[in-house]
Amino acid sequence: MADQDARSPVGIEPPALSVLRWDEPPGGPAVVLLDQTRLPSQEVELVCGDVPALVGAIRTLAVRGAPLLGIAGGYGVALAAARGEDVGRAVELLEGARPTAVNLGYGARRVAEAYRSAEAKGADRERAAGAALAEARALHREDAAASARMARHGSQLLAELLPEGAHRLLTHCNTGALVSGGEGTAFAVALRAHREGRLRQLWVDETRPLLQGARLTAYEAARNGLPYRVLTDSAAGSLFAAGEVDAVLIGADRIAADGSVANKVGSYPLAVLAKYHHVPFVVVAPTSTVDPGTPDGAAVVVEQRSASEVTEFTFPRPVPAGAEKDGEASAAVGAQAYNPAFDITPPELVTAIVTEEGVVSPVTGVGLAELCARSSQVTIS
Ligand SMILES: CSC[C@@H](O)[C@@H](O)C(=O)COP(=O)(O)O
Repeated sequence: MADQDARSPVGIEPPALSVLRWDEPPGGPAVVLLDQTRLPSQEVELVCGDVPALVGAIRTLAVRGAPLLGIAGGYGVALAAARGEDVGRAVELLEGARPTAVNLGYGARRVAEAYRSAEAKGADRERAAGAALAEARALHREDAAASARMARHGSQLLAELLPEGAHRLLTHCNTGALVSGGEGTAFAVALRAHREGRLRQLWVDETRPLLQGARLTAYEAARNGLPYRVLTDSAAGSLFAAGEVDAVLIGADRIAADGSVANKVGSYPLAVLAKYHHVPFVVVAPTSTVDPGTPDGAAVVVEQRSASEVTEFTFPRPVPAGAEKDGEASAAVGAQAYNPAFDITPPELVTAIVTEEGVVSPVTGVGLAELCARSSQVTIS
């Protein structure tokens, strides 16, 4: 099968995406987001001046992906603090916006903790709000650093698992700069392989129903000049059967204590295919995505999203629950839908989990608990 030509040569890097930033315009502080519901056709910023606006952006997936949700949650609490609002209430609202990505609550709680600890040391509201913002900024920087370390560990792992030739990697959903303070998780590993001249093809699952793969990963792959092709999710089986996939690389929204991985719906079928075809299935996620408080996959709360995402073409914008529908029908009128946002891959189907602290796998002999003990980022429940 012929590879698509890279659109820009290795070595020429595009300007970094401004995915999420803190701003202090005259009207008051705000969290400014690149609106991911508008990509790839429009690069439009969305200004969230208060917590409800940010919660709305999280629900509609204007901002999304586990690590970025953690950063958004952190800045959201800093925003509440700067506005003199109840920080505990902000944590509740933010954490409740999407239940599966553990990073969201982690970021929000961590910044609230910084606010409370400053207050406990005698800081007035303004100073405590400053401490909250500093913590949110620290979280943002740490995520960028974690991203670079995951890319390094991940590319080493690929070189060990796939010693021969350039890799053909398959990925699902979007795990690049659009979900991170840095270059992302799984996508960052593929990007590094590309920069090292070891990426032959990135297969991009379109990722029904909201097309995070086709809209967002393809956008990032094109910006970075990766050789890539988009496929419908249901085409993955025939691609494995044709021997065209050397490894699967995905991210995670929550990793349970037993190593079960919650990620974008469609990940589990890929893991089954990978097992059947003897292809490594590699998960790339920061330790802040590991939740020791969730014992196993059955305990993960999987977000169920609006039926209209399945029964209507709402592209490019998902319709928020309860809002007026504006899409063209894609299913018979009145059709019910099953629309879980995530699925669970059991640990026996996972070849390795790459974190910023190292690689968990039977090969390295390193366990999840051991890596988490090295990290300061594991979720405080
Ligand atoms: C590093 S991102 C890992 C996951 O958050 C990603 O794969 C994913 O499932 C995102 O889902 P989304 O519903 O778009 O927020």
